[in-house]
Amino acid sequence: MEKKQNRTQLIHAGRQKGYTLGGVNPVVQRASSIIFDSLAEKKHAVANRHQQTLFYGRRGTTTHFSLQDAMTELEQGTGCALFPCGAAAIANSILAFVKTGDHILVSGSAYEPTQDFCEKILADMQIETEYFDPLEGDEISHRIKPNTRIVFLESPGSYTMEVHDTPAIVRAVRNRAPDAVIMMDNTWAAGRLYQPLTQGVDISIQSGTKYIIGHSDNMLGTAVANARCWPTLRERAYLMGQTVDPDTAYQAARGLRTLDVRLAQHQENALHVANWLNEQAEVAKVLHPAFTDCPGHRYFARDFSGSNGLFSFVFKERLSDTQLEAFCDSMKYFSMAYSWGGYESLLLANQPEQLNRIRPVAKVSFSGTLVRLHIGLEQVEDLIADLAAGFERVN
Ligand SMILES: Cc1ncc(COP(=O)(O)O)c(CNNC(=O)CNC(=O)c2ccccc2[N+](=O)[O-])c1O
Repeated sequence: MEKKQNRTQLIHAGRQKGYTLGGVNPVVQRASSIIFDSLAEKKHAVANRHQQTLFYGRRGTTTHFSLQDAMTELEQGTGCALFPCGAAAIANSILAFVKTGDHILVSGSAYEPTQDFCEKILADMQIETEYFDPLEGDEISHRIKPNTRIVFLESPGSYTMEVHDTPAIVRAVRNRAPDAVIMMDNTWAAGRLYQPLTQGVDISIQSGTKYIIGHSDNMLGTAVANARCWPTLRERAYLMGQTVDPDTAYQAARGLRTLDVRLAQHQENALHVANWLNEQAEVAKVLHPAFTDCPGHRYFARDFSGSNGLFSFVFKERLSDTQLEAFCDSMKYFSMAYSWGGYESLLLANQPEQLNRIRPVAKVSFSGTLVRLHIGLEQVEDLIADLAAGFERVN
């Protein structure tokens, strides 16, 4: 029986006394050198350096161990590797399992820098990347080759919000390439709204920068692996020198304690705004996984326990540069900025041709301007008024 996710888990995960020393929160242990009082102690540390025994700063301190335990429990895995940002978690998780001559499959709606990493760095290593339609399920089996080593998922997809039929993809891959590593960028769900490892995915990756840190004031990457993949991920991330400072690790563990209540408020506010947008004359479509007409909605309804603040909408028209400036530049509460998952509301606009440039397969079917919103914790009426004023400026 899978462990039930619940709020109590997030309040208590990673807070054993060995990490808190009697306080409520884990201590912040800053260290490079760890002192051994005896040769026997040093020998024990060397033999156990891979399993949360203090050995050397790069292997982590009690602060890291606390966060790793909490993330592993949240995502229901065997172990958690920590990285300086989400892009590092993605790149190093892929590099841990590929070699020259391999073929990898990547979702066609994966985050643009993920695709750039494949096109620029993996290509130079003679590793072939093939993109698949994010809505492919069993059909993905036709893309699997004898040298397919990784299948990289991201659900919902960046900007266009397609939800994968992950169990169908897992079945197809396990059937045709049982040794392939299936990894998912699970940033949108924050490990809380969806646990891909419970559906046969091997590694769940997050930009902890988003909802885990939760306040737009630090960057972090996490990758939680199952028993099959954890030893390789752990040792290769270490060999690649991947480490996180203990203060960031502490901040992330602290973010976990309010993750659930923050996500619940983001969800409530976002659904309110999304339903309002769905009634506006300027809007052609709202791309919110909880909406029945969002691509893959039925998989969202089956596999996810809720939604967050991030979704997109499409204007009926492709806004001109002047109209786009009029809409974006004078918002009172929506800021224009990269990233998301903090307490503030954000917006980023993309023209359909810009999106299609990063969609090698499954080109977008709309011609209007797409705006991705991150709905923050503000009073939702203020956010709606801000957007309504933006529509007025465009008309
Ligand atoms: C799903 C997902 N997965 C990984 C990362 C990277 O995380 P990191 O920012 O912690 O490295 C992210 C980061 N998110 N950033 C954004 O959504 C905004 N920025 C972009 O979309 C973007 C697009 C094109 C080129 C560069 C960027 N950018 O983030 O710099 C992510 O959304």
